[in-house]
Amino acid sequence: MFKHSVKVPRLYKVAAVIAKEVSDGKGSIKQLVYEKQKKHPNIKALYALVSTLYQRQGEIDRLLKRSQFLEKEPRSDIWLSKILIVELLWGRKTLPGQSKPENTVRAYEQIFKAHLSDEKPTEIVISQGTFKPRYVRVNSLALTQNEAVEGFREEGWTLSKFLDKTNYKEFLNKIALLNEDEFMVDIHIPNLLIFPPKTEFYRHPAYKNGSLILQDKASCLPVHILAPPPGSKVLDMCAAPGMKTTHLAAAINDDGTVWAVERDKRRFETLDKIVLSSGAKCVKTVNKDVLTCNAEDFPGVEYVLVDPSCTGSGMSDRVEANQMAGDQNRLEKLTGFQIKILRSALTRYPDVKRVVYSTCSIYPEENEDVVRQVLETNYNFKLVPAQQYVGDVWQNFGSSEYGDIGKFCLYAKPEEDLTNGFFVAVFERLKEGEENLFFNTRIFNFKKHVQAKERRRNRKFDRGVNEDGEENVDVQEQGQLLEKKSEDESLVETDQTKIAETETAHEDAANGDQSRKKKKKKKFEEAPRISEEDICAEVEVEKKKKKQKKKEVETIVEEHIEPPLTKKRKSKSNEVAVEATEENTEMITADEVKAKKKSKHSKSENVETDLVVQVTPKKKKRHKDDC
Ligand SMILES: C[S@@+](CC[C@H](N)C(=O)[O-])C[C@H]1O[C@@H](n2cnc3c(N)ncnc32)[C@H](O)[C@@H]1O
Repeated sequence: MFKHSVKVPRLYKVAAVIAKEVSDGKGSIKQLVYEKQKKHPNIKALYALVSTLYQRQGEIDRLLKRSQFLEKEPRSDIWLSKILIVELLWGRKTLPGQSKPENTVRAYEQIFKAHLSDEKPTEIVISQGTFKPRYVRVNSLALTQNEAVEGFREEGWTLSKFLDKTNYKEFLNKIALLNEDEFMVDIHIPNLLIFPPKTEFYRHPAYKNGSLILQDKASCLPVHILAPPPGSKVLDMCAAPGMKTTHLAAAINDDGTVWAVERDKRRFETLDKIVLSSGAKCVKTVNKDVLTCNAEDFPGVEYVLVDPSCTGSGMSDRVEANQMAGDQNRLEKLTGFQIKILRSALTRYPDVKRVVYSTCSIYPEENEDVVRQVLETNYNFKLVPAQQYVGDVWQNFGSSEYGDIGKFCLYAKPEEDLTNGFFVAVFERLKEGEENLFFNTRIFNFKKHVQAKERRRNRKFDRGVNEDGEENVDVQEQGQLLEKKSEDESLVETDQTKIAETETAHEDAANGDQSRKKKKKKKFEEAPRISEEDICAEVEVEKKKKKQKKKEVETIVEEHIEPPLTKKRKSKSNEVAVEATEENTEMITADEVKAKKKSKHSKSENVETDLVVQVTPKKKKRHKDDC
């Protein structure tokens, strides 16, 4: 008679498969848990096992090493063993069955516990962005922070105090070590509370009545940094689902006006619901494409938040981010749209004092590079260091590849800030006598490149060029010419000629050879243009393959910098803009989700907000949510 071996409980087997797939980069824990629910319906238990495994990864690896488990048990399945260790040490604290893997792990229980007691508590490894606390913003229009803290204490929560605002590292450590019943107050964002990961609030009455808003810390940075005072007139250009709109209303204490513009009909409905539940009276929701709006639509607007559609790479797990990175085409379309919308914020509203540009993306193409391109053609705004709004302890900024632009911009990073990935840049209107240091900087930055190119060109054309009788183009004149241009964003669409001419002029100034200027102008007209492509290829040369860069530049040139568009070009440009914004996905509310979940689980999740928990991609375009 054969003796049938005792089977490992399916829960552990499925959890081990998910853990391995996460490690192989096949998806996020959440996504894979939902995918595997047919194999095991207890989603909560699966999620708890796998996420604890990743939270405790450092400890588990050390336990395995110190106990020499892998050497002594070479036939054991590593992922299953890890899941069983999680259950034994941090889960149910017991293993229910008598299967071989369970018995093997159980045999090490005392050894593991002995090694565990040697671990310093601060050694908890915050692994690869998987540890994310639950952030809860107190809607200050409904409740004060103190009232919320007291309320939670009465419910049995313990406030874990952290007072040293200068020690960000220690603060993060403390968050990582929060006990199940502890919560903290954030040191950067007022009215933001921090709970252990996965703390559920969906049934909490204060969440249901809009007094508590489930909003990641990084997503609170843009409004905190825009900082409109009470009484302000504020424009939220890309508003749905409305996390930042309600934050803006709270920032101005419901005193003033917040215009919240959302182009997509379905998302607009969600926006309306969220604004309503927040109790804000100062918000005017507008269902329009903000690119069709101007100063008459928002009279006297002083502060603008530009939080456009983006890849959402900051919200994604590794895999989705990688997939998105491969989707170069979409990235290009999005950056074109982002440049357009930021540029309209900086050019259409004459009373605007401060503009914040934010994305939930970690790609410089959507961040520093958008800022760079917009700054280079704007002479009314300057970029200001975002750090001043979060204090010296902030540690993540833009890429040094962008020089001071990088330094001035701010990132939130999942592994380091325990938040979603986010980018913020702040612009302020120039005061008299001030200048935008980055205006036309590429002309200076790429002067060497241009000179080299020009030398090559001279070699080619010098023989046929008449030295005399051509018009002089002066640097200053070029500056004046640009300044006289309309402030409208259309400036840049007709601007390439000016930029190229200015480059030529800079060349001339540097050479001090006035007599050659006319000749150069002629050469400029006759010779192949110093194109946007030439310029950008120099910036990006370290970053991208030449081929990809060429594509990107062409898109940007088509959409923004080309000389007045021909009819054909115009229609193409419009198509691009439409496509870029059509990648929105439907959003449905928590109740709707519950109903849907009963029938079928969607793989997509709303990555930006927990309040609106799920998105369903539109039928034709299957892209990630616009967060
Ligand atoms: C990143 S989401 C905004 C998130 C929002 N700020 C929040 O905090 O809840 C971008 C939103 O901009 C909207 N959008 C895209 N293009 C737009 C346009 N041209 N005009 C107005 N809204 C637009 C998208 O439909 C999407 O809802």
